[in-house]
Amino acid sequence: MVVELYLDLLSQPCRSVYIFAKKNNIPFEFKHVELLKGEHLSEEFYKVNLLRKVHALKDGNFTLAESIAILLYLSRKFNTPDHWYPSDVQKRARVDEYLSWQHTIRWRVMWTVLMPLLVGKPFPAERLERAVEDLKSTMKQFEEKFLQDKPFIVGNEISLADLVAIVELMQALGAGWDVFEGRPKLTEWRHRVEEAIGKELFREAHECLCLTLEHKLKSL
Ligand SMILES: N[C@@H](CCC(=O)N[C@@H](CS)C(=O)NCC(=O)O)C(=O)O
Repeated sequence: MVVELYLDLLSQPCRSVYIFAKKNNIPFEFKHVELLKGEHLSEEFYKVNLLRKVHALKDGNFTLAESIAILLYLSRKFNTPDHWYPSDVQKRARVDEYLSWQHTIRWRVMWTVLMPLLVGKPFPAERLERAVEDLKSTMKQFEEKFLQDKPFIVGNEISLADLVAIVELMQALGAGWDVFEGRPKLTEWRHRVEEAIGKELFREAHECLCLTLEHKLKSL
């Protein structure tokens, strides 16, 4: 029996798990839970994830919520290449450090970029200005604290930290906020991450996000 992954690729945590599973040839059954149709609120999905959020995993009788826990579970169960979650204690601590901080970006992106789309109308100008400033200073922290002058967050190879970061920043880009613009270091990192994941897989994972958000933007 293969692992079941309950996903909607509109969601950034789902894309990280999807890309990770595909890139590492982990066999899985794709269970589509359509957020925009409210399928995550169904009784059927409740049995898999009582929190009623995607992403969720089912492995036999074992169920698991939270994308970071799921990524770590898959990396251990399928013994994926070391660079994703290095065995070196200090490198691993760097990945953990980023994974513990990543919610900061999540909330900034959510407030600046996604909330107006979800509620269907633009933010009041003053609130938007504050949110944009917050997002900018968070991006600065990302570059200065986590990326620095390294090819990837933990050095020379891609890790779970880069994967979790890129899907979040793509959420902003998909909604029309180019967080890479004017940030050459960040742009180069993005290209390296895309290369390491594989351009085709990267495109495939983000296709539905770009199409849906573009459509929503036009209707605002
Ligand atoms: N920390 C959770 C976040 C999960 C989450 O917020 N999922 C969102 C989509 S990105 C969701 O299911 N939202 C539905 C809702 O809140 O009703 C994870 O990383 O898995």
